[in-house]
Amino acid sequence: MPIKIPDDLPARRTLETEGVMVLGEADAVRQDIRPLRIGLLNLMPNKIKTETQFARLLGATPLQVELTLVKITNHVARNTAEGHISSFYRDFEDIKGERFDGFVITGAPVETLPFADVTYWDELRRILDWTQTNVHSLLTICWGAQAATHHFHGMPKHRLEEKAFGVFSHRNLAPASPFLRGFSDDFAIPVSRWTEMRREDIPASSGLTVLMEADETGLCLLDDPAHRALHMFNHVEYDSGSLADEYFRDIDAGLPVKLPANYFPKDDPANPPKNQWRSHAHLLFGNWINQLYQTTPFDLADVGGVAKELAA
Ligand SMILES: CC(=O)SCCNC(=O)CCNC(=O)[C@H](O)C(C)(C)COP(=O)(O)OP(=O)(O)OC[C@H]1O[C@@H](n2cnc3c(N)ncnc32)[C@H](O)[C@@H]1OP(=O)(O)O
Ligand SMILES: N[C@@H](CCO)C(=O)O
Repeated sequence: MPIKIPDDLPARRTLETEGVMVLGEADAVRQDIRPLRIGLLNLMPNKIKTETQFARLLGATPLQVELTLVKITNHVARNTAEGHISSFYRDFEDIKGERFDGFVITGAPVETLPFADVTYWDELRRILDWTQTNVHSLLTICWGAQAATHHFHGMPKHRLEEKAFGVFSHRNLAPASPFLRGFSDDFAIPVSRWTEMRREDIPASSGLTVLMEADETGLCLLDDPAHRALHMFNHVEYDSGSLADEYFRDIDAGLPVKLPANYFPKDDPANPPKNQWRSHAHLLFGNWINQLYQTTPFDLADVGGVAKELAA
């Protein structure tokens, strides 16, 4: 239910309009509980929309969540005003001494590049290693999930012949998993990527379990207990109009993109899309927060087990 975010973060007004309970500093301290600390490393270019999407889902459970917005150290955002970044974001270098119950790493529109060509690849690898000592549970999204499964498990990223794009039916492969509690046998999830990770590349000894998969677009959600992580290759957090925004952006950029499948009514981009995935998104994030709450240490200092010295 309550999410604690800065009073002037744009997400606040949007979420209040939707009925999400948003806490200010003053109200939060009156609740005599330890909030769950969740970090969001936001690599998406549309940062304000992305903050709002994750705050909406993280703020919909009965627990108080304190959200920390994190950026790559010294990355200058091309698509977000500097004033917004300096007001609300902290560099990874500045938070690396802190501990978090949960940490989310978003997607990024860099998935056609080799990992090493992403300017912040070395820092992202350090962040992924840092989550193993300073974060209780990691959730990675789209390119973030590709990066994590590559870094932790050596899985290769494969280029697709055409963009996997649209809203696809996914299967529940692990109804007994606490992360899929309450999920139907199948459900719709938005997909938007030019690349994929493949089931046959999952190393046998990795301990990875496939929780969700789609016939058309393959792997969707992996449980990675060895790294206390969930890896989600698709975009359950997206707004109703996010795929439309990306479609028109890609068309304007001259990219060979097809109409997103199963999205615009009658496949007409003039028709506003219907949201078919909102309830699953809330269920998944609710289950993740529930698991966090059940398993995270009471004392944040104990998060991540035995602390290891961070590389300078
Ligand atoms: C058959 C075919 O060729 S299909 C080709 C498909 N190609 C692609 O998808 C190319 C990859 N992506 C892109 O071209 C573009 O990012 C698009 C089309 C998706 C978006 O275009 P634009 O909005 O003009 O991209 P823009 O230059 O603003 O970059 C988007 C984000 O990626 C980041 N980025 C771009 N290149 C890099 C890089 N090498 N390393 C790290 N970040 C990068 C930018 O910094 C920006 O993020 P920010 O706002 O946080 O700073
Ligand atoms: N789906 C995003 C990439 C990040 O997952 C995009 O098309 O920009």
